[in-house]
Amino acid sequence: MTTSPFDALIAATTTRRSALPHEAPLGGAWQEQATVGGADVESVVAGLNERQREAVEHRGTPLLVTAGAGSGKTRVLTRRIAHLLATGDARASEILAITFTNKAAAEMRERVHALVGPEARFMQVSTFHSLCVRILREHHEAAGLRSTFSIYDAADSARLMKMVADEVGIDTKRTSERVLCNRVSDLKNELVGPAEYAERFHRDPVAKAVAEVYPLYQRRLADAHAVDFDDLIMTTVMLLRDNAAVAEHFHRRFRHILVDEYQDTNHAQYVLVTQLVGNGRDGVDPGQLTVVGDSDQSIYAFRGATIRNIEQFGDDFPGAREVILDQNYRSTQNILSAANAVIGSGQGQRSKNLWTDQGSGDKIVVNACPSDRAEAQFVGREIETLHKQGRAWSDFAIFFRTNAQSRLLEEMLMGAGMPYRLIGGTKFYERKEIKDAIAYLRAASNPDDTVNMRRIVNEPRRGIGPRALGSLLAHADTYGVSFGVAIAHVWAAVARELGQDPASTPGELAGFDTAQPSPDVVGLGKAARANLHAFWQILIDARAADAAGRPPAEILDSLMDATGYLGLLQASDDPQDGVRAENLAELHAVAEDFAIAEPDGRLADFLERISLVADADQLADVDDGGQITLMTIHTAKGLEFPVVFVTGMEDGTFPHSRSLGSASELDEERRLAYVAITRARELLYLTRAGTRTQWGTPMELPASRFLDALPPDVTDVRDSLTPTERIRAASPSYGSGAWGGGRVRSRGQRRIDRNRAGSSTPPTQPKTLVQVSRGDRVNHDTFGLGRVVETGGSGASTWAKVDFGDGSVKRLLLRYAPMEKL
Ligand SMILES: Nc1ncnc2c1ncn2[C@@H]1O[C@H](COP(=O)(O)OP(=O)(O)OP(=O)(O)O)[C@@H](O)[C@H]1O
Ligand SMILES: [Mg+2]
Repeated sequence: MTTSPFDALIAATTTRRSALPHEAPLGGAWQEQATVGGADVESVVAGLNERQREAVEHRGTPLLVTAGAGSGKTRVLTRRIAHLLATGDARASEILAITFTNKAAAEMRERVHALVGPEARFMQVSTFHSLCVRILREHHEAAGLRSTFSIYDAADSARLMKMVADEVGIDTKRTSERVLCNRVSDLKNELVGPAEYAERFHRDPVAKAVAEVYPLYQRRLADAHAVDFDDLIMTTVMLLRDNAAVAEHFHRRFRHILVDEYQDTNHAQYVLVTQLVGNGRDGVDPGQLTVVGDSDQSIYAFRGATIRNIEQFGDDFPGAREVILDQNYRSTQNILSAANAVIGSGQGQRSKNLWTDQGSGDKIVVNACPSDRAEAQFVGREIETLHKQGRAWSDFAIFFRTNAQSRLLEEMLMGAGMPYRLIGGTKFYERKEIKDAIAYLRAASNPDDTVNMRRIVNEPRRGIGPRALGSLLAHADTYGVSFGVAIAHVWAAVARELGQDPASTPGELAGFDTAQPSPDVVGLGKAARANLHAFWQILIDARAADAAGRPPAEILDSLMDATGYLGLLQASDDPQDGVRAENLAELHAVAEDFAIAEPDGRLADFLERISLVADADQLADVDDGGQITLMTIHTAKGLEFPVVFVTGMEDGTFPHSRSLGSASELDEERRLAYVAITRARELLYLTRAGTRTQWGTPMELPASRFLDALPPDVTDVRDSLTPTERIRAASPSYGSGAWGGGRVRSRGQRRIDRNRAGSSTPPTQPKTLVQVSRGDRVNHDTFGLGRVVETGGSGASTWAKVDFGDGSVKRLLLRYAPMEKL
C-alpha cells in the first residue's frame, strides 16, 4: 500500500524524535533536522512590508488578513508557515494549509521548501476536497464507508440522479437531473440532510421533487459505496461532529490551520474549519487559525460560497486580529485603476483603492472587433508582435467567460502555429472514451459501483439491451444485491454450467461471497449470459492483477484489450475513433506517471488521484516551456501573467446573459471582471466582438457594461468596427431582431454544470420574447415553476417579476430568461 500523507506526518514526528543528535549523529534524518534549524528567521521575513510582517509574526489569537488582489495574501500565508517552522513555534506535521486548487497547494509546498528546506514535506497542504478524502479514508469505518469508496464527479452524480428520478417517476424533461443535482448540492453545502429537508414545507414543485429524490439519491450512493463531491465535506463534518475521539485526534494533530481564498468558502467548509480548530472542550487548546481573503474576489456564490465567513470572522472567532494590506505588488497603476473603477461601479461593492509604487505602465487596450473571428485574429496578431519583441509565449494568458468561447481562439492559435495550452475546456476526463475506461477501472475496484457498472455493461456492445438490463435490475432488487453482484450471479451460474466451481474464486475477486449459494438471474438469453460471464471474468482478472500488485497502467491496458474496446477503435475508419484511441494512450501515460510518483500505488489510489484533478491542475503538468495559456476566468483565480487578454467583453457574454436579471448575479460577474483584470502584471487587453456566433446563430451584442466603467485616461481605445456596425452594436434592441429565428435549445442543454469551476455553462440562447402578463404561470429552467406578479419595460428590456415560491421573487429580463409560459 501507498503511504498516506498522514503516515508521512507521523513519520515526521518519529524522525524528529530519533533525530536527536546523541541518538543519530549522522545520516539523513539528522541532516534534515540541521537544515531546518538552519533556516534563518530574518531571511523568511525579508522583503515583506510592515503589515505583511505583522501578519507573519502574529501569534496567539486567530488572524484574518484581508486585502485586494495582488497585495501578497498568499505570500503572507507561505511566509507565515516558513516563519512558524524557522522560529520553532511549530513542527511541520502540526501545520495544515488549505488552498483552492491542488496546483496552488503544490506551489505553496515548493515555496516553503525553498525557504526552510526539506521539513516542508511533512506539512499538510491540500484543498478542502483532498483533505476530506484523506480524513475519510483514514477513518472510513467511523464514517460508515468502505476503505475503497468511490468518488462521483458532477457527471456521475447527474447520471445517478437521472436513474433516481426515473425510479420515483419524476419527469426529467420538466425538472432536469442537473437542476435536481444543483439543488441537492446547495443543500449539502448548507449541511442540510435529506431527513431535515423532507420535514420542511415545500410549495414549489421543484422543491417537492428534490425532497423526494434526495433521500433515495443518498441511499443509492451508499449502495454503491460512493460519495459525491459535496458529500466529501458534509460526511467529514458529520464524522467530526459525531465522533469526539476522531475530532480530538485532529485537534492534537493540527495546531496551525491556514486557509487561502477564504472568501470562497461555503457554509459546510466554514463549519469544517471551526471543527478542525476545536473549542478546547476536549482539553486540547484550539488550533491557531489564519485566513486570508478578499471579499471582492468572491466568485463562487453559485457553489454556496459566502463572504459572510470573512465579514463575521471576528464574531466567529472572538479576539481575532485583522490585518489589512493595501499595497499591490503585482500590477501597474493603470491596471489597478481599471480594477478599482470596475469593482466600484457595482451597487453591492465597497469602493476599492488598490495602489502600487511601480508606476502607471502602459495603457489598457480596449478593442472592439467586427466578429468573434476577427477578435481571435486580433489577439493572435498582438501576441505575435509582442513575441517578436522578445516576450516568451508563457507570458500570455487569454481569458474567456465560458468554455464555449475557446474553440475559435484555439483554431486561431493552431492555424498560426503558436504553442498554447487550454486549461479546462473540453476536459480530458470528460471525454467519453476516458470516462468509459475509468468506469472499467472503477467497476474493477468496486463491484458495487452501480453507475459505472451500468455505464460499461454494454460498452462495447455485448447484447445487453433494455430487457436484459431489466432482468438484472429486477434480480438485484429481489435479492437485495447491487447491480454488479447480479452480474456476478450470472457469472457463477454459467461457470457451474461449464463444470467450474465458482467457490474456487475468492469473494474479494468475485464481488460476493462465493461460498454462499448464488441464485441465477431469470429471463436472460443464452448469448447475454455468455457475454456477462466473460465480462465479469475480465473484471475478476483485473481485481486479481490489482491484488497481485500489478500497476494501474497494466490493468488499464488489459481491460481495454480484453473487452475489445481498444480493438474496435483501432479497427474503425472513423478518424474520431483514432483520436479516441490516442486519448486512451494518454490515459495510459497518466497511469504510468502515477506509478513513477507512487511506485506502490494501487488501483484505488490511482482512481483517487484522478478524481481529484481540478481543472487548474493541468497547469502543474506542463513545463513552462513557453506556451500561451487559455482559461476561463474562474480557473485564473490566484494566478498572475505579464500579459492578459480578456475576451468577449459584451453584455450577454460577460456579464453572462444568465446574470442580467438579477442584481446579485450581476455583482458576482463584476467581481469576476475584477478578478480577470487583476491577473495582469504589465499589459492588459479587453476585447469584444460586434457579432458573436452562439449555438450556430450569429448575434449582435452590445459592449459590456464593465467597459463603460473604465476611466478614459487609462485606456487606449482601438475600435475596428465600421460606423454602421458601431451604431448597431450600441443599440441593444437591434439584437432581438437578429435573434428572431434563433434555435431554441431544449431545456436540458441550457444549464450544463454549475458544480465545475470555470462554468462551462453555454450562454442562454436569446430568443423571441416570452409574452407574459400578471397572473401567468411560467416554468423557468433553473428556478422551476412560478407565477408572474408584475411586468414592466418594453421591447428588449421587458421584464417580469416572478414568484417562485420559497419566498423568492425574481426580476427577470424576458429576453434572456430561459422560461416558458404554461
Ligand atoms: N512585499 C513584497 N515585495 C515584493 N513582491 C511582493 C511582495 N508581496 C507580494 N509580492 C508579489 O506580488 C504578487 C502578488 O502576491 P500574491 O499572489 O501573494 O497576492 P494575493 O493577495 O494572494 O493575490 P490574489 O488576491 O490574486 O490571490 C506576487 O508576485 C508576489 O510575489
Ligand atoms: Mg492569492
